[in-house]
Amino acid sequence: MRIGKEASLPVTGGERQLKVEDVQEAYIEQKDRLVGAIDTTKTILGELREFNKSEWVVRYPTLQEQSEVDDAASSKSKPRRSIRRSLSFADDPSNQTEVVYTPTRQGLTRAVTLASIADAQEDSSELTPTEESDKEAAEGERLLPDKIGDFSILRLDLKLGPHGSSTSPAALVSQLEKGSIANLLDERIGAAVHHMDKLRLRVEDTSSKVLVTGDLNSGKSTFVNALLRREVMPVDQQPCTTAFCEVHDAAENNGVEEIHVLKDGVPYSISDEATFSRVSLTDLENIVVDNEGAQPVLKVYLADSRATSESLLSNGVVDISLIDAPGLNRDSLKTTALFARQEEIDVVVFVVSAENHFTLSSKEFLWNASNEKAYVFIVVNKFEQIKNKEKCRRLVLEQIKQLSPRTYEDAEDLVHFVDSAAALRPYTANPAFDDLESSLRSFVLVKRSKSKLQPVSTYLTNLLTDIDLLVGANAIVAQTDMDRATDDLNRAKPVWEKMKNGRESLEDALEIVEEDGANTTSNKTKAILGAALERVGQGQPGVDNAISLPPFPGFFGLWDYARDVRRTLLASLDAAVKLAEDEARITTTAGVKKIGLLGDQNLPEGVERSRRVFMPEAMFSVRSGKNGGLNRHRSSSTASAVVAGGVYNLGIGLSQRSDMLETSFLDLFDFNHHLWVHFGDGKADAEEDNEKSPTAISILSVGVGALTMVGGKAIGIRSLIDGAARISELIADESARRWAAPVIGAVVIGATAYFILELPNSIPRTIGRRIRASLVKVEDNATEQELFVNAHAGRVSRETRKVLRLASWDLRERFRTAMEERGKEVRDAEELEKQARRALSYFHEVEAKTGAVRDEAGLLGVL
Ligand SMILES: Nc1nc2c(ncn2[C@@H]2O[C@H](COP(=O)(O)OP(=O)(O)OP(=O)(O)O)[C@@H](O)[C@H]2O)c(=O)[nH]1
Repeated sequence: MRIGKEASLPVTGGERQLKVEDVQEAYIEQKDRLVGAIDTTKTILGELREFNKSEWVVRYPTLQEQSEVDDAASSKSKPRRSIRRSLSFADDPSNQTEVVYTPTRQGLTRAVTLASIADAQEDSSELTPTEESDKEAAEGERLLPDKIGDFSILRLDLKLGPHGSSTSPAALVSQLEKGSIANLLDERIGAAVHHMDKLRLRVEDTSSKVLVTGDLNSGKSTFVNALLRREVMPVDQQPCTTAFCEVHDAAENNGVEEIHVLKDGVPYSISDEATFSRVSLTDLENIVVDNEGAQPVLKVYLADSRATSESLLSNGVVDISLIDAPGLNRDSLKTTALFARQEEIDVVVFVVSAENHFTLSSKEFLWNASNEKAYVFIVVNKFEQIKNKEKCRRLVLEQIKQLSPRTYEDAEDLVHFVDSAAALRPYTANPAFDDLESSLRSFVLVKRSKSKLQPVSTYLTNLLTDIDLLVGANAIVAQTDMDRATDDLNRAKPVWEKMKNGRESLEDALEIVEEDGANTTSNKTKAILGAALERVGQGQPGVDNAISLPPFPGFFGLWDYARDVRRTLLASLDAAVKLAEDEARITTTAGVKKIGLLGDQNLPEGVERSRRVFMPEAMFSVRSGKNGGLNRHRSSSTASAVVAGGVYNLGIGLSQRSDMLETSFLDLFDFNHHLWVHFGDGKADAEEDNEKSPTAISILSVGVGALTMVGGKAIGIRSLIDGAARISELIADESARRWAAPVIGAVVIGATAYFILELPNSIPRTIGRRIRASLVKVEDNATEQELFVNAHAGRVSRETRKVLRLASWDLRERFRTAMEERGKEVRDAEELEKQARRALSYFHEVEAKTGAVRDEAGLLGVL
């Protein structure tokens, strides 16, 4: 059942009694509902605060009217039945979203939907707006024209500190952060919870105060006595009441009838003796009458002998206390007016004498009181003595119409013409006064609903509406976040997974590129240098291009010739090394390109590719060491054994090495070799390098060689013959010696002639062979390790590997970083999605809860 204005509709007799009971019942019912609603709302707010702290920073929305241009545009294109607002948040005022505000149930609830969604729904339903919904929207617009988008209870006073002088809300809040707004909101919610506690106490409080006031001598005390059916308050023909007498049921004072005189300025507490002084009931008259100028406040505790259904003080629902105030005159008007304005005064009963009607003071009081309390209960007393009752009634009502129009409207209920003195007479029926009593009880209850329950209803309604707006707007944020998170996930997750799956194959591919590059370079170097060495071994330049042997200068330039040949052959080997390095550069470039390609294939879009530019020419160059000197350590391990390292291009190649350039006698004549080649069994190769184990014949050839030394270093022919004779002496056999000497001589001379003729061909070969021999070494385990070739192959392929490794390391790092970033993106998006999903369902839950509270508390009808 609803408690509304209609509850106080004029009814008479038995009907009225029924009405009073209905009102009582409805009051209790409504009170219980509201207490329940307060508790549930407190729980909702408590959870919201917790949620704000631990799960989701609740954003503070503002809804603003859209600019007129927008409105005009949208209304032209399509008739809207909903109210459009732009939604923004206090921490981000510039970011506005168009939303549709849908007032439902007479504007008491507010739903906020994204305009795009609302439009889609409107379009898809293809329903023409019904009259009903048009009306509803119009109603909402009318009901909350200025309030839309504004909070009433959870409103934040978003002002900046002492320097914040700007009054524009956007300017004020733009500096506020999300977190600090959430804190402000938390404080505001805390205050709302605190206020609800107070409201709850107030609703639960069953006491209600009725202030009886009126002109001097109008019969107020008599009226109070009549209500109590007991002559308690002193009555006199001349003005006597100078105190505010608050009459309570003695039950409140443990059944003891007595008077508590309140101490001025000390808040009264029945349980604290220090706040009042106790006076006997019989002394009431003295206290009330003898107060020179002062207007003390008394608590008069009276035992009401009447049944609860009749008693006004103790009626089972509300503990009514009657306050008999001093009569109004210039002095007391102010005090009484103040008293009447007190919050706990639910009803003002104004007693006016039928004889005098309203005096100036009473008019003034009534005018003010009716403005504040709207309804005033008026008792026109001493009515019995009036002769022309109708005229009196008409005149009084006319005056009331002027003074308190709303009271006049309900005059039948609120204006009573009685005689209090007559009501006090025992055993006399007084239906007019009974009617007054019934009306007063009903009025007190209805007024109580208004004064106690209504503020709670209003507060709760506003608060729930605020919560709806808050969670509605936050649900939009959560939905937006969720959509964004889903988008992010859809975008980042496949990329991340592709990277995760592709990581190993990328590793393998990089390994292969590295390995292939190094192997190819190594093989190519070996091939080039092997071939070059082979050619040099045969006395030809190691490479074709540009290098050719010097012309043979003739027999006398033999020594210089040998040196030039040696230099040329060595230079050709240097050129071969350079060729191998160039080849390596090409191979490395291809490898680097392949790695770049792998990067393109494996790195996700938007990831910066390597900015390193590979410079092939920088390969094999010598970097400056810390001291600015040449960094030779790289080649130091092999440099001593063979010519190697990265210093060749700077001119310290084979052809520059003094040890390699030294021309020796053996460069000219390598008898040992020649003998084997030309006179041996043709297996020269096996032995050709074995210079260090001279045989008898080689010794012989040295001797013979000595004979042919020419070019400034010649040995005399005598010595030659001596040598021959010495050799022949070696042969012990006398007879043999006899024929051997000429034979040997002939052979030596023939051979010498042959060698001399062959010199232009044999010198390069000899030198080449010697060079080759010096660069090739046979290890103990019989594996021929061509140090020159292998060392270069190793060095060149190492360099290639180094470059490729650097490039692939770079790619790996980029891949790893990008993968980590994508992984983080995915994790973040998943977390955001989870959080937003939880928040969204929480906000919807809150919306459902506020709806339930509203329904259960019957808040919709209370206005
Ligand atoms: N005939 C008649 N006399 C009444 C009625 N009510 C009060 N009186 C008389 O009017 C006089 C004043 O009555 P009170 O009850 O003292 O009036 P009051 O308004 O309380 O006076 P103050 O408090 O002093 O202003 C007394 O002599 C009462 O007997 C009534 O209903 N009928």
